[in-house]
Amino acid sequence: MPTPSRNWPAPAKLNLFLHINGRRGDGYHELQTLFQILDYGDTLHFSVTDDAEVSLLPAVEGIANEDNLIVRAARLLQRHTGCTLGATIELEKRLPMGGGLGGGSSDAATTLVALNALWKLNLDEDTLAALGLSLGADVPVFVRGRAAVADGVGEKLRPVEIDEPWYLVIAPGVEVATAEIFGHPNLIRNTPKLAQPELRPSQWHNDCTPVVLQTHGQVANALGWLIQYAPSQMTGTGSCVFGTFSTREEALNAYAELPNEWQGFVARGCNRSPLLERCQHP
Ligand SMILES: C[C@@](CO)(OP(=O)(O)O)[C@H](O)COP(=O)(O)OP(=O)(O)OC[C@H]1O[C@@H](n2ccc(N)nc2=O)[C@H](O)[C@@H]1O
Ligand SMILES: Nc1ncnc2c1ncn2[C@@H]1O[C@H](COP(=O)(O)OP(=O)(O)O)[C@@H](O)[C@H]1O
Repeated sequence: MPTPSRNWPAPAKLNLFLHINGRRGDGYHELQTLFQILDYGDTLHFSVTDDAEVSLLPAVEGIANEDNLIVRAARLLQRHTGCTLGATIELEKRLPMGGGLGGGSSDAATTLVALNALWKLNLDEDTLAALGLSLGADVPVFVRGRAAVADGVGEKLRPVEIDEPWYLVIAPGVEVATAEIFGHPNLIRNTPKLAQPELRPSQWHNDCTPVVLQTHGQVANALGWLIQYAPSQMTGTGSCVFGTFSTREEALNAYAELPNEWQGFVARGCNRSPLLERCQHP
């Protein structure tokens, strides 16, 4: 029996801003966003098998294992390399789905990085990021594991060093479909591109917020509550919102007041992700 390789982190991300700069001919949107990864997320455990099977337990409610980004990432690696090994993967899911925290994308990235090591495939970071991009726009930033400004449709990444504050993240208990927000007629689509936006926090905003607040009252309520405690924004296309605090204690004090109807957590923003730290200091 192989020894299982345990505790591979699949952290959440926040979009500290999300600016939409235009719409391309194919309907996708040109955007500029600042990703910061958190020290909080899902955890994966892997056991290598020699029969090429990929199994996942427990299954995520509402997602067939064949559609789960974890299983799809493992199969993509097998196809790309011809690897005949398999894996039994255990998932501890903590991140809400459809919340703009990128949990599914992060699970996929961790699977690519972990199995590349455990199957001894020796693919480099650029190759893993390119494989990740074919699974979803947010996978590459998790593969690379660094705070980054993204351009294009989110695929051009430039690593940055920024403040590492504490956040109180609230999940308002609704899923927001990314495609619904990008397809909305009222979406702001003409924010100018900024040079070095990471240096201009006063200009950070999320162009998706007005449409999500109009269409999802629970997100409006959560943001209205949080803004009493700290400067607050929505991440991605929602539904989660986050308040920014200088200290963990201030974030925890606000968390202690969180109304029962919402889930939340306190986490720190990282310039280097827990996955990157695990790979470099196993
Ligand atoms: C905009 C972000 C910011 O992090 O939103 P969140 O999903 O995190 O909330 C992501 O890049 C999203 O990435 P991801 O969730 O992988 O999006 P995809 O599955 O590629 O796209 C879902 C749908 O959103 C629209 N879409 C997505 C990205 C983009 N740049 N322009 C778009 O118009 C398209 O209609 C697409 O069919
Ligand atoms: N392992 C996974 N974890 C979460 N969602 C997954 C996973 N595999 C596939 N999905 C699908 O991806 C969608 C987006 O999930 P997620 O990345 O958590 O949210 P978001 O893109 O809003 O940040 C889910 O609604 C789900 O259908």
